[in-house]
Amino acid sequence: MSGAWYMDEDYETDQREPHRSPNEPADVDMSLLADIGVLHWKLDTANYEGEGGTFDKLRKERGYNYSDIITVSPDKLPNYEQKIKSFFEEHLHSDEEIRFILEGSGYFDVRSKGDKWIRIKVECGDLIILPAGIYHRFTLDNKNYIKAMRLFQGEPVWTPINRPADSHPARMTYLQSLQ
Ligand SMILES: CSCCC(=O)C(=O)O
Ligand SMILES: [Fe+2]
Repeated sequence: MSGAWYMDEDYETDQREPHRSPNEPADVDMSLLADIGVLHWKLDTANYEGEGGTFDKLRKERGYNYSDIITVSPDKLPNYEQKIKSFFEEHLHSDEEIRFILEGSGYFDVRSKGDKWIRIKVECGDLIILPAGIYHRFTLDNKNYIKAMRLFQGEPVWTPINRPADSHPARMTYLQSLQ
């Protein structure tokens, strides 16, 4: 993770720009992300497999038995424009969203406790877990390319549940977990 910051309120400028808030320009620290259930590890993409390593442990302990690879770029992702739009709609899932970035970079935006956007920059080697029920979205940055491994517990369900979804069970469980 190469930084996380509160976002500005500029909705005119390209979503791929950093959008760092001029009022709160300092990076937010990891503990604030941990407080909202966002977890992060930095791994070596050339050498992450192997028994007993962090990747292996996470996979076993958290029961991630499914994985695939997604490449998001104009020429690699079918229905690119439509996908880019839906990634950036504010949504939640009934399961964790786990991404291990293999190449490229992008931004995951997550809502703070006070419902402000925090932008998290991810790049090669970042493994990020967004908890079930957190409102979030994703965008490429202006380099327009990311390749990531998606992990899942059981049969994958990628369905986004767009906001408002305040009475969704995953949302209620998530909010309880913050108390
Ligand atoms: C970095 S993975 C691409 C985005 C994605 O898979 C998602 O938002 O669900
Ligand atoms: Fe998502």
